[in-house]
Amino acid sequence: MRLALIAHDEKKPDIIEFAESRLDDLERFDLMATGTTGKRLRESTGLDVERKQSGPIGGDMQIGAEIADGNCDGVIFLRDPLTAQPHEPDISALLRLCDVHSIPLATNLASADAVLDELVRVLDGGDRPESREAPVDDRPERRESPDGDDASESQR
Ligand SMILES: O=C(CO)COP(=O)(O)O
Repeated sequence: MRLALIAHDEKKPDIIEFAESRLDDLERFDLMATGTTGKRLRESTGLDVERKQSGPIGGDMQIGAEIADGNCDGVIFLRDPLTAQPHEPDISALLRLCDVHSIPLATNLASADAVLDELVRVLDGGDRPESREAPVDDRPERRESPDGDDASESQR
């Protein structure tokens, strides 16, 4: 099972404290993190964490791509709700993809334990909730215009 850990700068002490308090559980996961979060986690806890780019230069997008590819089972993203982030669109996109793919997501310390508890339950052989089925894109491949022409063709 693959778990992403991300924290904004003001929340990095929190994610390290969380990781230290749940070290035994986290060691059972294939972990990935945005660049600086991953570096800090490795230094402070010794956890083996795959590091993506730093969030503001594409790390959130890289984790979003893992979600889209079906390679991420949970996200713990300790956001700083009081500081404007230059890469807010990337953050929104990542959170959106969690919703599109029904990925368990914790955005604060209070829910991080609950998400990790749930993932550990599944890791121990518990059933995945039905909501975790992969989304199906059942939109028609080509849009038809009212007179029968293919709309995407006529726009070219
Ligand atoms: O900005 C982030 C998430 O949006 C986190 O990035 P870093 O882990 O590189 O600080």
